[in-house]
Amino acid sequence: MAIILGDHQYGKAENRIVRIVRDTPRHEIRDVNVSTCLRGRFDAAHLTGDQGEVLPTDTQKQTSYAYAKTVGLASLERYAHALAVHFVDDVEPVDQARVELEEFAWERVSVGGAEHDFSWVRSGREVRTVAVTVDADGSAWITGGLKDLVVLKSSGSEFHGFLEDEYTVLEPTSDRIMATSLVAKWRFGAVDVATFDFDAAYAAITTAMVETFASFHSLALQQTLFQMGKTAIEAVPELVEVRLSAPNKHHFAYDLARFGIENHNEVFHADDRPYGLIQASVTVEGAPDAGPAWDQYSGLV
Ligand SMILES: O=c1[nH]c(=O)c2[nH]c(=O)[nH]c2[nH]1
Repeated sequence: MAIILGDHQYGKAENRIVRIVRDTPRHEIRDVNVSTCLRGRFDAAHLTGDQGEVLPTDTQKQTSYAYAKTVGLASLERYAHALAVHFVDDVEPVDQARVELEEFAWERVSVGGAEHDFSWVRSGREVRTVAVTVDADGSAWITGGLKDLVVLKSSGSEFHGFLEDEYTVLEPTSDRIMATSLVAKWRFGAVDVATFDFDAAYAAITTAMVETFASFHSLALQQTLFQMGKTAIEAVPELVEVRLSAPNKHHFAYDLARFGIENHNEVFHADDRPYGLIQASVTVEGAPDAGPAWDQYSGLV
């Protein structure tokens, strides 16, 4: 029986980088968690322990910090792309590089109604994600996303008419709370990395998804997810695919009848587990092949 080496990749996960732009009295902040990953001819490191082809993960970390100054983080995607291109172009055994990052948002502190120049408060909203994969021939796959986007609507959601068998006890409902902590990932088709406004795309996608969650009258979380993916692609036509993962955060009307108190969908028990986990991909028909776009590294993105 021959035992052989399978797929392998390595890099430095979770470089916590904070970049301040302080060219004017009004500073800018970008707070990210960067993971770099190299794929290529690293068989010897695994098979014989020969490190001759291995660029240390520490070097990858140093490069991530250096690029935060030289390339900057004004555009997360351009930073990730530049770093990935460097690894495939300048490090001989690398066939493919992937840079993943999470961004933690800060909001400017307001003092007496005026925005402060260099103080922020951590924003409690979603975490933005980016993953850029680059091949030795220069091909690039760019994905964006978000996670921990917690949304809830107290009406406008139904669930009934479902398949029933001898184990079904769920009561149909025409008015329930719908809540989730959304994870979304999206893939761009052909965009010019140097000029495309990824921040504007992020804002448009997020707005489209949140507005659809709120205004679309839902017959199931599945239906809402499809609509959210569809409106995101309509808002940003450069997208070719949106992947959504949504835990159905169940809220059960609490039984107050035991105390002679009526409860017309006013008091709920927010159950944390188990939860339905609904996942769907929404794509543009004839979209280009995803290639390595979804091949994960850190598991954070
Ligand atoms: O929106 C829902 N989809 C389901 O598939 C499901 N299953 C369930 O028990 N409740 C719900 N809600």
